[in-house]
Amino acid sequence: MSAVIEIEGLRKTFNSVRNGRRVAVDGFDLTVGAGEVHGFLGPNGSGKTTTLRALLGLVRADGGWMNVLGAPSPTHLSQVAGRVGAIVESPQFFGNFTGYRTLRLLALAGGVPVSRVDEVLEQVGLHDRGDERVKGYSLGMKQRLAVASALLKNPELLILDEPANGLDPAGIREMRDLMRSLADAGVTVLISSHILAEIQLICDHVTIISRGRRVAAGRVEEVLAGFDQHEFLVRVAEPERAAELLHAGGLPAVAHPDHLVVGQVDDPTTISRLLGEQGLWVRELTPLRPDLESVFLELTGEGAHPEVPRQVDSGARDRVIELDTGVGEGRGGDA
Ligand SMILES: Nc1ncnc2c1ncn2[C@@H]1O[C@H](COP(=O)(O)OP(=O)(O)OP(=O)(O)O)[C@@H](O)[C@H]1O
Repeated sequence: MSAVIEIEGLRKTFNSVRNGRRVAVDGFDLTVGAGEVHGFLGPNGSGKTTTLRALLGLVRADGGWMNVLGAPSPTHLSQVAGRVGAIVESPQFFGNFTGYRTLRLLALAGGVPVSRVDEVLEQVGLHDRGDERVKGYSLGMKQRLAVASALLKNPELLILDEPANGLDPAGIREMRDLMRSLADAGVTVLISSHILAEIQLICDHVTIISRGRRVAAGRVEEVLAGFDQHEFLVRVAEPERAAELLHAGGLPAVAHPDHLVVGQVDDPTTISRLLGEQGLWVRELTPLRPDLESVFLELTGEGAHPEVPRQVDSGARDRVIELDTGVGEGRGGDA
């Protein structure tokens, strides 16, 4: 699959009199393949927005190499800008304008046929509400209007910074359905977010950033599999005794009042056999799979070493390639 976005060794430091020197992005790599719905995950302040702004030429990088739809960015971004839709800074809309009028103005300003307005309203599920004023829209509807504005030029690549931010569960569901339908229509989507459960549902690929560095990348299930401890929850009478028996059989087990957790299980029938042989009958045997939230916390939270984030890239580059395009050379930052 060809790459739609490639970032290698991106670096950006902000210098300001007030806050001093702040390394926002520190040799970061990202690859997004065509047709992916790619989640760009990281805690607050980890460098997501700075990365997207650098990619789109909104802030100058200090070093690194970036490519969008085959064009080096930012130097040749203008060649492909018409094929990229992006919402990186929250767009402000006139509350007194209707959704339709808002998009019509944007279409006219962008040289897009006005006939596209109805199409994108339909695409984001706002067709029935296009004649209502924006100030009456819910936050979710405003977010969808923002996505509609980015879709006007029928982009091949859509970049959204925190599209689910501030949405209630229903709004997040709507956003999720919208992203899926865009992917089905062949649009490559890059979504930055810290809403892990949703990313797990929406995205097929993920890149996790921590302190300006990539700490994981790959298909969601591959990244999760890297953290699979092959653990099983076991319900059985006498969990303490069961844990001892399993230990003796070579399986690490931790007893809880009404169950035990057994690790390093390659074949779960071993558990029922070891316990059954001693007259302990297993009532429940459930695999415990890691979710993105626990992986994310381990990689970016207290579980991760603060200086050397654990790297679990699957099939991705495992080294940070320091290339310098000369972009932003000799300047002190944008703060
Ligand atoms: N214009 C700026 N001037 C100074 N520091 C900045 C500027 N923009 C970002 N930073 C700093 O760079 C770091 C990364 O910020 P960034 O906004 O890229 O993170 P983020 O992952 O998008 O966070 P969030 O999820 O909170 O938006 C932070 O420490 C932030 O304070």
